[in-house]
Amino acid sequence: MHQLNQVIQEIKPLNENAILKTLNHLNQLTKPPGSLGRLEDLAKQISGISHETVPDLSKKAVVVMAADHGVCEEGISAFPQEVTPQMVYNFLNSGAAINVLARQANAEVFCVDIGVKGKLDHPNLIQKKVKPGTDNMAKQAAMSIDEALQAVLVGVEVVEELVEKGYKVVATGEMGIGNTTASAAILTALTSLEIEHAVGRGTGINDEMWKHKQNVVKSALEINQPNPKNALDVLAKVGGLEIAGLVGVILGAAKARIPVVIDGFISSAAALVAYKLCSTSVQFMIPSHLSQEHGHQFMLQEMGLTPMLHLDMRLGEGTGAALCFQLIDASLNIMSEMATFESAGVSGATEEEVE
Ligand SMILES: O=C(O)c1ccc[n+]([C@@H]2O[C@H](COP(=O)([O-])O)[C@@H](O)[C@H]2O)c1
Ligand SMILES: Cc1cc2nc[nH]c2cc1C
Repeated sequence: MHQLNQVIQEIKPLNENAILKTLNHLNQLTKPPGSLGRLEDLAKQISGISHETVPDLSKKAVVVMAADHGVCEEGISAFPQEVTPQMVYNFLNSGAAINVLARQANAEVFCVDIGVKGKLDHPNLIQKKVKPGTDNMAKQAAMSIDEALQAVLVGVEVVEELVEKGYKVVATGEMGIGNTTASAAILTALTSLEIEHAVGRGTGINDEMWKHKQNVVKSALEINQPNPKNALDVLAKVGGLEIAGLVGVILGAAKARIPVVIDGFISSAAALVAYKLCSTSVQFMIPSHLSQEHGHQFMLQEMGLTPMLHLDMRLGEGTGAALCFQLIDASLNIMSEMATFESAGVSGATEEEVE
């Protein structure tokens, strides 16, 4: 736990002075105060993170963590496990949805093999395999504590390398057939939400498979007895390697004081673990969208987060987060390009106590 504790100890709250400066600037712009809603909240949050009023966040990265899940042998997904490595090659060949949306947002995609079954080979693949997929959590722990910790530290390291290369904001993305089962198990273990609310349809299962998936999560929790007060224990017993990697990405971003844009259900399971390990980390999270996966809303509620977008998406990969990059750009452009009441010669509010 030593190295992870060090990371956690270096995570400090947002800079209140920078937030006040940004609020002051927003209130001088030619609009009724607060009228740009969540875009204004974003500007304040980003300045509290970066200590700057208008930071340059033009270098953006999407980190796609890929891994396999032993629990697939229970028949919990609509798709076969081979899709995980096949989609990894799709990311690396720029053909996936995340490649399209990242390109549109001027962001780069970094694909990490943190636990895919079988050997992958591609010059652009970041090879950080901790082990070739988790063990079947319906029968035993998905990972040992040591493996989970190792995977979290991979995420921290990936962010450190990106920060060194000048990236100023990261988005969480993932690929892993079976990972909505692991995410639902994490959600149930950490919040004691009823299993039928935590378990969703993932890639698109029918009613019969959905009931079966609930039973698999129930067995996994009964067999492993994860300790709800120990998020690392929950992550190891019923989580996934890509989820653990994203916990590291989130904590690493908070440590490096860069915003981390959280994608959908699986990314939010990682965010929930990060939050339980270090509640201050939530201040660095930007919740991009509300996934159609039913349990997602409960994860965000648990962390006090409200999603920016409602697009009925449920793809993962970082797709919702990449779209949210454009809202970050919008918010920073508002800060840097809008005229003030004074510069544009526009009269301010007549009553002093206008909100
Ligand atoms: O991010 C989401 O909200 C989301 C919701 C449902 C499915 N997914 C993606 O679908 C895969 C997991 O679905 P499943 O049914 O195999 O557990 C995995 O690769 C995820 O990226 C992602
Ligand atoms: C095709 C496909 C693409 C995905 N991307 C993220 N999860 C996925 C699951 C499937 C099945």
